[in-house]
Amino acid sequence: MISETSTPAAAATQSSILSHLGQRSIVFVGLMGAGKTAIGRKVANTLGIPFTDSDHEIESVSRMTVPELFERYGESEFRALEQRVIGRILEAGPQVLSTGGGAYMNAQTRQTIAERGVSVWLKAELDLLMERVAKKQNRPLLKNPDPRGTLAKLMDERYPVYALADLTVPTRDERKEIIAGEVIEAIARHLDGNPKQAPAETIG
Ligand SMILES: Nc1ncnc2c1ncn2[C@@H]1O[C@H](COP(=O)(O)OP(=O)(O)OP(=O)(O)O)[C@@H](O)[C@H]1O
Ligand SMILES: O=C(O)C1=C[C@@H](O)[C@@H](O)[C@H](O)C1
Ligand SMILES: [Mg+2]
Repeated sequence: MISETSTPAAAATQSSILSHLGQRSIVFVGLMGAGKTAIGRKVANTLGIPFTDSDHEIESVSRMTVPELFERYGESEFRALEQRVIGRILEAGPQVLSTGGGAYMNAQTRQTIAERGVSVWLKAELDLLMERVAKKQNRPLLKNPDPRGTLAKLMDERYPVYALADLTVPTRDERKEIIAGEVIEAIARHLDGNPKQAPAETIG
């Protein structure tokens, strides 16, 4: 289903994405605050496909919040649950899946995403991430005296891994609609250049 507000050119881009995508999902990866959830939701709405957020799904199946899960079971149990939940979510497609910031660091999750999705790294500068994450206290890894230092360290550790994503889209202090539009253009260009994807072959 194409969004009612789209121009003919936008509608053509959207239907081209959907036909190239087949049963695969668009999967957002990147650091906390990059906008995976906010932009992922807009991209899904624009393309007329379902939206899922792995943090929200984990909270729904466990009936606990992410901070509660970290506190009660620790990060490694959270990661194991995250891997299972993402594996299950990606059995269905097409859809947009926004992952939690650490999900793509898991090798098994990366492989599942590579098999069943087109991955998009939403890449942001440290100042922008800090500005955004400062507004909410729902990120257990940043509940310490030096959240900026923690984010900078996570950038060093994770950016080489996020760079393995199929495409990288820089984000900035600009309206969500604009960033979502740029993501859609980047996905369309990527899929046009990589048209061969038979979902039946890639989804086991
Ligand atoms: N382009 C944008 N313009 C304005 N606000 C934005 C934009 N993108 C994201 N935000 C806001 O920044 C905050 C963080 O965004 P979001 O929750 O989508 O990040 P995330 O990448 O999903 O983070 P996490 O990994 O912690 O889930 C939210 O309040 C969101 O509304
Ligand atoms: O970057 C991370 O490791 C995290 C990001 C959030 O989305 C949550 O998944 C959790 O707070 C961990
Ligand atoms: Mg999110």
